[in-house]
Amino acid sequence: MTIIVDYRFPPAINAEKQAKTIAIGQTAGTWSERHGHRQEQLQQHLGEVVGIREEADGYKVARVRFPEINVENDIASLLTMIFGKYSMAGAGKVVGVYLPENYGTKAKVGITGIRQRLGVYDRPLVMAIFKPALGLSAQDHADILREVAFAGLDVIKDDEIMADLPVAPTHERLDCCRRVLEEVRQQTGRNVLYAVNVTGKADELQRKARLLVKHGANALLLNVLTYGFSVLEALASDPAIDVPIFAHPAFAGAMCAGSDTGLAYSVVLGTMMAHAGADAVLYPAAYGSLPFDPQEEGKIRDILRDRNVFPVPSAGIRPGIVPQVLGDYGRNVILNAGTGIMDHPWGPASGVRAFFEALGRVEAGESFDPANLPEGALKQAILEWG
Ligand SMILES: CSCCC(=O)C(=O)COP(=O)(O)O
Repeated sequence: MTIIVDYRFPPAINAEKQAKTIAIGQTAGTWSERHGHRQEQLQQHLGEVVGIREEADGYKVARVRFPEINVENDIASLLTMIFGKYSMAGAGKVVGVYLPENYGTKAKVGITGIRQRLGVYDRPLVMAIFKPALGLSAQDHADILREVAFAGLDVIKDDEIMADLPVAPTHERLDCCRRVLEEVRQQTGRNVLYAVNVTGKADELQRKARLLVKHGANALLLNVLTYGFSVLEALASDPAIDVPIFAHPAFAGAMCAGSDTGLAYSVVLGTMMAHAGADAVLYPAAYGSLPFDPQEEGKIRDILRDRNVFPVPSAGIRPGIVPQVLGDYGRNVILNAGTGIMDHPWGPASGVRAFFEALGRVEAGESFDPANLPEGALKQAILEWG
């Protein structure tokens, strides 16, 4: 089995030379007469340049094939091989990684499992983020959750900035919110997922995750790129953690935003997340509040879905953009809004209702022109944010 990687180089760079440097430098490290007596041993580890194509803008994409025997079926050894030391070599960006189907860790719950747990099969899911991100007590979280959960919300997550802080310790947040989730289940028969942000040093984080699940957490949130892919892999392959893991993209820009350096967003937030065991992955939506390339967004969506991972386009999601999201994604998507729900002029419950009204109107093929909208939560949202 082999691993294929595409590297894109600007016109001023000798792509052929750099591709060879990668194929050797990132594998055996050297290939010269001096090591001739070990030729057979080394040969099986060497990468191979399998093609170079020029794009319309003069950039060249070099394809390098790597042997799978060089890596440990995980993301850390893979990244070290394909781009470790070379990432510091100057212009050159990883724009595609193609892995064997069974490489890495599979989502334990994924799209199908999340839908089963919620009992929702025929529509996009609606997700909220606790806001303000910091400053709320554990009881404040529960009070907000009561409002949005009874309004019909499917999933809520902590803000990624909310660590295990004295103002609202993680276990207290879970304790207070779990009671609300139970109330909602008893009164409506509906399940709502609460993705609790799990933080701490690697060993402590895993212990904490197990404890949270034991105490009733029905989903987890992980800042995968700041804590590391191996932390996600450890949680995803832990049988005691039988809840969906929502992967947050915080820090992705530090790896992906450079036009000629780093890795493409679709590699990090698509391929790597999907082979590290995430069940749902958040990433910026092109029509949201962060600048994002629609082509990269489309690639992420398709890569994730191919491995049963829920795409969660996020950041600046408002009820008014529901028609666009549904046009691009269809039903298998999670609509995730922080301020787009929490800052609704009539309060968070109306924020949730506005999303459901928007879904209903798209389903019925109805207009979003404020002049045609009935009085209600959606109209207020459109008047506020467009
Ligand atoms: C960059 S994708 C993650 C989005 C997120 O976690 C968030 O807090 C977005 O908040 P918003 O108010 O823009 O919905």
